Amino acid sequence: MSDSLERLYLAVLAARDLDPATSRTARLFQRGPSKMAKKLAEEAIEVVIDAVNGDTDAVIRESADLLYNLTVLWASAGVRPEDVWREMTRREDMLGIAEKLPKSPMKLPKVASPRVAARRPIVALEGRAARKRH
Ligand SMILES: N=c1c2ncn([C@@H]3O[C@H](COP(=O)(O)OP(=O)(O)OP(=O)(O)O)[C@@H](O)[C@H]3O)c2ncn1[C@@H]1O[C@H](COP(=O)(O)O)[C@@H](O)[C@H]1O
Repeated sequence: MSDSLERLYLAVLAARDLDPATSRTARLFQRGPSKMAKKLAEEAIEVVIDAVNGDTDAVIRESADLLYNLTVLWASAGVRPEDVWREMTRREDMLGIAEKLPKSPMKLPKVASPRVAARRPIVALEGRAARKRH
């Protein structure tokens, strides 16, 4: 899946400078981050509604729209797909699954995975201040 997203991201970057009259992506860039955010939020809500209604095909279609609008927002924010994959790998090493770190400091599992054991101590970010683990 990450290959598809990376190809889409490159296509979005390439479309950024096209004619907004013919390119939706160029039009989104022309209208700016608030329009991109609005479209992304709309797609997220459409996915939620379709999922609650049990419309699997619609969830698939709207999820593709959601991922498209997410890559447009990434491009606008200067975020690359590999930046997100790196963060997901960091969480996977920390927690065993790619999940958001808890807000409050957590007790790391006693037996860290070999990859975690070889790594520098993980620093859980709280708000904007990174706190060193002892
Ligand atoms: N992957 C996508 C893609 N996925 C979804 N969409 C568009 O996103 C829209 C989904 O949002 P909506 O449901 O809000 O559709 P809408 O109601 O018509 O949108 P609005 O009228 O509300 O703006 C669809 O109409 C699709 O046209 C996409 N538009 C473009 N791409 C790719 O982006 C690249 C650049 O394409 P252009 O933007 O056409 O240059 C190409 O690789 C395209 O394949």
